[in-house]
Amino acid sequence: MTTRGRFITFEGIDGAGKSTHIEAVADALRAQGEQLLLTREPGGTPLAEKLRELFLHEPMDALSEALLVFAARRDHLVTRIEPALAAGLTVLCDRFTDATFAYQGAGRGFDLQVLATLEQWVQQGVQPDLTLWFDVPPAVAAQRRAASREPDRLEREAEAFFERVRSGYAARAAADPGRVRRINADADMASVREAVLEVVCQTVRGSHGA
Ligand SMILES: Nc1ncnc2c1ncn2[C@@H]1O[C@H](COP(=O)(O)OP(=O)(O)O)[C@@H](O)[C@H]1O
Ligand SMILES: Cc1cn([C@H]2C[C@H](O)[C@@H](COP(=O)(O)OP(=O)(O)O)O2)c(=O)[nH]c1=O
Repeated sequence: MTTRGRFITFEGIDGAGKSTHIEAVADALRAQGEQLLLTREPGGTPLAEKLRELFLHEPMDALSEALLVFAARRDHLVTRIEPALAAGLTVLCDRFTDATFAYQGAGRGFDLQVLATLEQWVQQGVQPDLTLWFDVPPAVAAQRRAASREPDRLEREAEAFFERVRSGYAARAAADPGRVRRINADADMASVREAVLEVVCQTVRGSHGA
């Protein structure tokens, strides 16, 4: 019988360094012979990528944001993540439901109980095995974004919004310390990479019973 794969998510405010380090983790795990699904949210399937485009560029209220990301998540979970885990793959996902609690919940002030209900409906108890929270002050993340890309709809939000989002991540980490590991992302690339690889390798080795 195939052992179920590990589900690892990468979280943090925009510009924290998630996308950079998910690639580094993927390279390191592939070099160890791991089979991977590297994916992202919102997105990861043809339908969810269409919803992502709407989400990132069309103005909408917080409930519409929450419904869109959970609709995208449902499709992603059922058609890609669950089959990959069942086949024994390690799934690396750039953002998942913690982002909804942080951005729509803490950032927009949307009702956390409603988000928890949607989480239960959509995920039916499925949760990541490990979440890496790239924690960085919003001013540092803003500098990194300004140096690297044009902002999308959410990235144009003020620093106070990202302060709230950061506190939303802190609350999720405090509520589930066994799953969420804080990475100090306000450090040079090499130190962040080392910290990330150490945590991920522990989890993947653990899943092989080593
Ligand atoms: N630890 C770091 N120190 C300095 N710059 C970084 C660090 N991590 C990432 N960056 C740079 O910051 C920018 C945003 O990183 P990115 O990985 O796209 O962030 P995110 O996916 O979290 O939005 C990129 O140009 C990246 O090279
Ligand atoms: C998954 C998810 C993302 N988001 C936001 C966070 C980001 O601003 C945006 C897209 O995330 P991301 O893919 O990290 O964007 P980029 O590749 O440009 O860094 O969507 C939510 O607001 N709620 C969610 O549930």
